[in-house]
Amino acid sequence: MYRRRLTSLPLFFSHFHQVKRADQLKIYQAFSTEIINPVESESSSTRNSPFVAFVLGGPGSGKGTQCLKIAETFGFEHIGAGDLLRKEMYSSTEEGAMIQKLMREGSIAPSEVTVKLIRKAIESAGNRKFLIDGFPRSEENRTAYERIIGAEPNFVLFFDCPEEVMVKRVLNRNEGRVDDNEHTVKERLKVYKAVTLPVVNHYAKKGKLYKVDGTGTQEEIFERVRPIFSSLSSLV
Ligand SMILES: Nc1ncnc2c1ncn2[C@@H]1O[C@H](COP(=O)(O)OP(=O)(O)O)[C@@H](O)[C@H]1O
Ligand SMILES: O=c1ccn([C@@H]2O[C@H](COP(=O)(O)OP(=O)(O)O)[C@@H](O)[C@H]2O)c(=O)[nH]1
Ligand SMILES: [Mg+2]
Repeated sequence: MYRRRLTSLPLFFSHFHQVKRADQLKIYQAFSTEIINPVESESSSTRNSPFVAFVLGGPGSGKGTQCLKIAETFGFEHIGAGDLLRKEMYSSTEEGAMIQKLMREGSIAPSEVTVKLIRKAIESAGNRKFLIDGFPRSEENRTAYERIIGAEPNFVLFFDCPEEVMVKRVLNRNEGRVDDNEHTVKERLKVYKAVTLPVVNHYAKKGKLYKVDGTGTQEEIFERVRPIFSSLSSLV
């Protein structure tokens, strides 16, 4: 099935030439990290293929913070979907103005815009291991990614965090973001629950989800994340 998909991959993935069963990956349960239906038979890529982990969780769940640590420790390229959109927002294009408006509202950018930016970031990176942080935020985002990129992620890391903890972190973030205010965070939480959680559930059903407790200190959380990536490092 995977081989069939490979034939229709866009150019930048055309150097995929080997596939390896994911059950050859040594994935194991790590401390309090919950692996929902561990991957058993999905194909995975090997040495020359991009290795992609989506990183999901509500606003303030610690995605960006943990991605920096994972990138530094395990040599992944960190692609923040929100960061790409913010960069675009500050360009004086029509698209920039549209992004600013929807970020303020806490809504989700059109999939084509986000996937195009992600694709560009993947293509221009001198790396083949990627963390895609904060994407996909909707089922429509997910299917657009799979259609345009022509592949599914290898796995999905999900930070599970109570709402009140997330809100507190967002309101203390202090990065001058247009969406870090009480009104927008409330909207973002609604969107997260109604539109993003179905994506998380989709990957849980597929056995691709690693659920990590997102409470505690940054270091405590990273110690829950570390074994997931340690177990992969000899294979990707
Ligand atoms: N474990 C933690 N405990 C307390 N504050 C945290 C923790 N992890 C991250 N933060 C802070 O909370 C805010 C949100 O974290 P961030 O990584 O940006 O989350 P996300 O990308 O999921 O929105 C940031 O100001 C960050 O420094
Ligand atoms: O794939 C994405 C990622 C982000 N956003 C927009 O960018 C905002 C901020 O996203 P980011 O991931 O930076 O926020 P975080 O969850 O890290 O607080 C979101 O609320 C959306 O408005 C989007 O539309 N699509
Ligand atoms: Mg973030």
